[in-house]
Amino acid sequence: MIKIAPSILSADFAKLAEEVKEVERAGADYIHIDVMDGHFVPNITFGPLAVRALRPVTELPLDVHLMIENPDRYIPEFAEAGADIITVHAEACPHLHRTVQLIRSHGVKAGVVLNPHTPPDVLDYVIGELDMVLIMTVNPGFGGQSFIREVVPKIERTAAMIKERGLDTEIEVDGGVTEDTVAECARAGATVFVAGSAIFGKEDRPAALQGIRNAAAAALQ
Ligand SMILES: O=C(CO)[C@@H](O)[C@H](O)COP(=O)(O)O
Ligand SMILES: [Fe+2]
Repeated sequence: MIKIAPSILSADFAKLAEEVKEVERAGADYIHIDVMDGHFVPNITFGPLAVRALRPVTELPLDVHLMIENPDRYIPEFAEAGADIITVHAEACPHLHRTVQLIRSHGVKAGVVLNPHTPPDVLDYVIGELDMVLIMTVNPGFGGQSFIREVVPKIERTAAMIKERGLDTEIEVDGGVTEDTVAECARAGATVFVAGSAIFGKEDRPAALQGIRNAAAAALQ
């Protein structure tokens, strides 16, 4: 099953609620919220208050991508604010297993994010605890960057690891996902596709969303 997760990083922040509702009507599966702290990544975006404000706006799961140092410090607040999925960067978590347990202890789905240079081997002893692996196909921090094609084999390796162990962990891909790049990600085994500029940067968001979904579906036939 193909899921599309529009990233509100590329939405109009002055009318976020309307933007979220528009992509929900257009058939989005998750709302992807990029949390950046100005330390782990050079940009600053949303905090738990934004998640809390968006919670009543949509029935879709809120997929909260934490690009922050010391995520353990804030996970309880994001969980209480209404996050349904929280993903943390392996590179920001010296005690990754403990951080994953912390997310789960709040009844929230847990995911681990890998930067483009990070091998999937870091998942080896934690993957059984995960609902999602998020593979970055750009270096995190900004929307609208170009897809890093060299990362595609990592999607394949992660999909093989999940299959070998009989797990049903979702593989999400984030960064530079467009109608043109989604096919190779889908063929490699990803099922959840984050798209920011390729949806919110377009005049006709429903058509953009559907175009990405169709391209992913076509690649699997
Ligand atoms: O996490 C990030 C960026 O760090 C993403 O979720 C971006 O928001 C994706 O934007 P596009 O590359 O799709 O424009
Ligand atoms: Fe993201």
